Amino acid sequence: MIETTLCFPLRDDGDDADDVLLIEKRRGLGEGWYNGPGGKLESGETPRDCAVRETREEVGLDVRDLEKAGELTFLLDGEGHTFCHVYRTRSFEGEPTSSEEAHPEWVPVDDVPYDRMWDDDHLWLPGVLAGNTVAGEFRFEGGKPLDEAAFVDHDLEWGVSLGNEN
Ligand SMILES: COc1nc(N)nc2c1ncn2[C@H]1C[C@H](O)[C@@H](COP(=O)(O)OP(=O)(O)OP(=O)(O)O)O1
Repeated sequence: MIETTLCFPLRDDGDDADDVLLIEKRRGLGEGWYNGPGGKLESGETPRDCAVRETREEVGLDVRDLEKAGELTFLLDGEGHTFCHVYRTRSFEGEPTSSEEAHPEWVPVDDVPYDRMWDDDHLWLPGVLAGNTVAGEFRFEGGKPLDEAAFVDHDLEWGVSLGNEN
């Protein structure tokens, strides 16, 4: 199973709702869709370090004090395909800038473009952005690549204890 991360930086927009930093992915899995910054763990790297590195590489933002918000398992045709550690943070330095991999955009949390994201995201991301924790399993069918397979069903558990060690 591929081990990956996603990081969702949040900022107070001075209004009622927060903004979340999303990327429009420019290459690789999920190309053309919105997501959080993130990617695959490198050898010897902790998930937290991976989320920090990927956010810096993809959008030039230095994130700190990551809070673990979710653990998601994506199955393809009954087999484990991707495990994803999800983080959120309100602590960061720098201004988001585009890279070859990603175009960043601050989006009000009430305006997240779920119709331009992975089919599972509308099920778990609103709760994560609202401060909840989640463990989820999402089943896809139809063969590789994952982003061309069909989302079939899922199980979710909210309010899980994830610890903060990884
Ligand atoms: C199946 O549903 C998914 N939903 C969401 N929101 N995100 C997903 C899903 N499946 C995978 N992902 C995320 C997890 C990772 O953050 C990325 C994978 O990106 P990629 O394969 O491009 O990883 P990188 O390390 O950035 O790629 P390079 O090898 O090109 O550096 O997608």
